[in-house]
Amino acid sequence: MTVLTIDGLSKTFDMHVLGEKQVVGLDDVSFEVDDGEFLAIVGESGSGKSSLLKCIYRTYQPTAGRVVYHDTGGDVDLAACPERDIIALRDDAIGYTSQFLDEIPRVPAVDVVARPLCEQGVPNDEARTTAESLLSRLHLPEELWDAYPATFSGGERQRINLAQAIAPKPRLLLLDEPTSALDPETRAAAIDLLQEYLEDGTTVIGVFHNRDVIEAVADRVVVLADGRVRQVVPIEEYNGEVFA
Ligand SMILES: Nc1ncnc2c1ncn2[C@@H]1O[C@H](COP(=O)(O)OP(=O)(O)OP(=O)(O)O)[C@@H](O)[C@H]1O
Repeated sequence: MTVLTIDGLSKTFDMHVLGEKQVVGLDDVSFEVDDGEFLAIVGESGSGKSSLLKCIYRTYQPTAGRVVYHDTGGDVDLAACPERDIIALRDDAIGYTSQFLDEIPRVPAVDVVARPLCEQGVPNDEARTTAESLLSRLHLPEELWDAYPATFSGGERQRINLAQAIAPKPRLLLLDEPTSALDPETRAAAIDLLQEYLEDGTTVIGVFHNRDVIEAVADRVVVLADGRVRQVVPIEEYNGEVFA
């Protein structure tokens, strides 16, 4: 079954400060994503990887094209549906994490991770137990669980970010360089965790700058260049360009 159909997706940015100049983020991007697959997005810096994830999550409003999420209850065009539908899907079905943690002042790390579960109605104790288990799996030292992430290092924040995105077990997980600041051991722990989620049926679209991560988990690779799809290939046929 297909989870997502991206069809003719384009995003241009109007740069008012540059005298109405337009910057192309994505240009006529089309591909499909199957249920339970891990799709890696690769490309040079500025090729449109983050813009693609943001258009799917609707942080960016696409300029043209469709992003059809195939829900059990019917198809939803994420590029055009009302904001309330997007918010409901984010609560329930689509997770996103970027390299940067959205600061929530004075909320301990464990509660930042537990929060999406509590919002789904999971009792607080149970949500905290799940959060602690994820933080432990991602090697966050226990003395930091009750500390505020505002003071954390980049790699520590990244672990909170990843744990928070995966805690509710979304059907579709969008990951924008979630392991870039992690040491190799913690990165390996994150890969193990993602592999378990994949086995449970989660679909992942991820941007990774480490070839080893892609080779460990990806089923297919989408190569972007200048906002366009250069190729979509099974991992066995991916020649590692971009990482050479
Ligand atoms: N909010 C924005 N306003 C204006 N231009 C933007 C915006 N976001 C992205 N762009 C432009 O769109 C193009 C694609 O950017 P994007 O961040 O998607 O690339 P990327 O492949 O994720 O790059 P990197 O690997 O460096 O993170 C770039 O030219 C970028 O300058």
